[in-house]
Amino acid sequence: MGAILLERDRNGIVWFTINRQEKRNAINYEVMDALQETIRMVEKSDEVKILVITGAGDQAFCSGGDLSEFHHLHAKEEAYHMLKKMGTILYSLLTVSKPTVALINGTAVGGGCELATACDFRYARKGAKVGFIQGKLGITTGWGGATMLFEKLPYTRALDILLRAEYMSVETMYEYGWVHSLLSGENITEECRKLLSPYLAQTVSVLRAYKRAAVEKWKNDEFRARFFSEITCCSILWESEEHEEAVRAFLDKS
Ligand SMILES: CC[C@@H](C(=O)O)C(=O)SCCNC(=O)CCNC(=O)[C@H](O)C(C)(C)COP(=O)(O)OP(=O)(O)OC[C@H]1O[C@@H](n2cnc3c(N)ncnc32)[C@H](O)[C@@H]1OP(=O)(O)O
Repeated sequence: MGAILLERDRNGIVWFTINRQEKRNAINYEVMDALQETIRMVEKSDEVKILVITGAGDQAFCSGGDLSEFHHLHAKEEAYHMLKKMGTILYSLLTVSKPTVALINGTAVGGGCELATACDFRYARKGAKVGFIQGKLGITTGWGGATMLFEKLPYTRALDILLRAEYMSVETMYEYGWVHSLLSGENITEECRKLLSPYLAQTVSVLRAYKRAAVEKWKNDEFRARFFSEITCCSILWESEEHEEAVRAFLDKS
């Protein structure tokens, strides 16, 4: 079974599922490449209307970067290469000209929260936990997540979430405005389909036009500079002793 599952349904939804349950759907280079390819396809297609990103199983949406695979990146230059690769993919997800949804089927941690933040809508299974916990690993968001969070949430809400670096319930994140719909959990795919059905009634041209109007403000040098400077900051912290120790502690425990 591959690292991702891709399904395109008759209604025009593309379902991108990270399929690495044994690693709580952590993102490695294989997932990155597949996501990049899928976003390109969604952008070009005159049939695809909406992209939904989710995780396999019901434990995790995504546990962020694959710490076992990226732990060997020590120098900031090595870390920057990986962080910029995924940051570039999340920038194209943020600005793709079709609506996107993070279907949060379970825990979202670290880069998993950044992936969800890049999407237009976040629908979450009740009871799931979300953690922008990068601070506890001695780093900051490395894939542009803070820059996107500050664009999408009120300033103090976004700052609070990042500075706490704690797990928060999706119910609290709903109150904060980060989660848009709480799902009961029996069949979240079906619940997601129902929520999307009014959007699917529109033509691809209408969806494209509204989405382009929404993301135009992020297609400029000033925004891109902020986005990629966040990635540089994270790469510098990546080589700190605090980060080394935090990752080693997690991997030794597992
Ligand atoms: C790199 C970019 C950076 C960013 O920009 O934010 C990041 O994303 S840093 C990564 C941040 N992520 C984490 O720190 C999450 C680490 N994982 C966890 O805290 C927990 O696994 C969990 C997600 C809360 C789930 O807990 P639980 O259900 O109890 O599962 P286990 O902890 O026992 O994990 C099962 C299995 O999966 C492996 N695993 C989990 N997450 C990762 C990961 N991010 N990378 C690699 N591997 C991961 C874990 O090691 C276990 O493996 P085995 O022991 O071999 O079963």
